[in-house]
Amino acid sequence: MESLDHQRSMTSQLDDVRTAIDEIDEEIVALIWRRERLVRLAGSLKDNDAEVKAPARVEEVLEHVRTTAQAQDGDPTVVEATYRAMIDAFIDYELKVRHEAQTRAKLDAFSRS
Ligand SMILES: C=C(O[C@@H]1C=C(C(=O)O)C=C[C@H]1O)C(=O)O
Repeated sequence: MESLDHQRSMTSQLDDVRTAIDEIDEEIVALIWRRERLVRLAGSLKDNDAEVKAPARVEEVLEHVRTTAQAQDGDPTVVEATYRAMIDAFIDYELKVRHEAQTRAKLDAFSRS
């Protein structure tokens, strides 16, 4: 059976690892927020929902992050799955922002008529 000291040491190491994960998450969230502002900007330069989805660009981004992960000797599996989920969420967000802006513009035009 494991000694009490050993268990305590494992618990405190796990706490340290989790603290380091929390710190990295703060950096990731800041980067996602920077990315989100750029995605909104890209969305404002598009004319319709099909352009917002831009599947060819999605494949290009995925290829870029896969290659980047491999160049850092990482397994691209997690990076690719994370990016797929993140881009899906960004597209939904871009569409929502766009539809809200369209609704606002229609309401403004109506209230001026
Ligand atoms: C930001 C864009 O729009 C969407 C979001 C993308 C992304 O999050 O990287 C990529 C393509 C589009 O689905 C873009 O076209 O560049």
